[in-house]
Amino acid sequence: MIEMKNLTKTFKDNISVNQLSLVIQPGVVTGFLGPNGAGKSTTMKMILGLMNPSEGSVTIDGQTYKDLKLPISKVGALINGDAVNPKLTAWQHLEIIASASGISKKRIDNMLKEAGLENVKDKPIGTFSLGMKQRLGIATALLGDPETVILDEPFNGLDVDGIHWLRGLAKKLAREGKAVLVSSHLMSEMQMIADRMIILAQGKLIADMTIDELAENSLGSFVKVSCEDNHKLQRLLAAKGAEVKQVKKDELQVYQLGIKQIGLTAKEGQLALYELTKVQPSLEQLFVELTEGKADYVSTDNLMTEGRKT
Ligand SMILES: Nc1ncnc2c1ncn2[C@@H]1O[C@H](COP(=O)(O)OP(=O)(O)OP(=O)(O)O)[C@@H](O)[C@H]1O
Repeated sequence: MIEMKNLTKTFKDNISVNQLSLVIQPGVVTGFLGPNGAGKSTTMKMILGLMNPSEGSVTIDGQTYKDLKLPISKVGALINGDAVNPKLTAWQHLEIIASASGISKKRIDNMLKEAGLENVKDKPIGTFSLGMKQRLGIATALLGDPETVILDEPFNGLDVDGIHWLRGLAKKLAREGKAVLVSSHLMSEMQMIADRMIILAQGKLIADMTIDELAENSLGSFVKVSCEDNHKLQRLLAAKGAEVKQVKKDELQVYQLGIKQIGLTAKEGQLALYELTKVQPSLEQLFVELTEGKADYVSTDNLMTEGRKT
């Protein structure tokens, strides 16, 4: 379990992480989302003791990273920009870490197999594709069978097979009871693997909830309704405080009123319903809604891709 209390990082007069108080629970995959420059990597680096907080604290199972007795068995991380010697083979790279921590050679073999690298284990890492390097980085993070797993943008460079593998792996680790924290720009991936979402913008926490809760709280959630007399239903719903839009001739969009209340209102008006469907926004829409105006970098078409600085 990772616990942050008022965690803050300031670079000169730029507050990169601003008073974050969070708990990353074991047994779940937690998605860590935010536009470019939101403070995700800085937060992860503070968890791992690679940067000191300017204020506040972060602990792993109650201890700061530097106080952990055997860090490799407590926390494993893939952090972008990790330095790896390109002349070493995958096996040699893992062997150096394993021998320093008393990890068996069998475990190295198992991790190389798990990461789909057993056929290239004797090749220099310098010849690896980005996807193969990511797989090796993930194998390295998991070498000590850590209770907490931190993966910064792990989907970068992975092909379809790799994405599928990582999706299954993250879920498996959570099922084993590990705390899994994954940052990504790929909203669709997060939607598929994360049980819970933490969204940052400009270093501040703007959401910490499940995807369903996010959708429930979204301004973009509505109920699509169609009945035998849409005009009449529109009047009845408006009288109950709902905002009702007629977007198509035979379709109403109802905001601020739930399915049950809409159904009962139609019944009261003796109207036969033809359609009553809850429509929830995609994670992309939610993300834009939540971070609107808070991105350091905003692309011309959407927030997920790197663009010009605003
Ligand atoms: N060593 C540093 N010195 C000065 N500023 C820094 C440093 N590291 C990060 N920052 C700044 O802190 C802010 C947060 O950066 P960070 O890399 O944590 O964001 P991020 O959410 O991981 O973004 P991205 O998705 O683009 O990697 C940015 O404004 C960045 O310029």
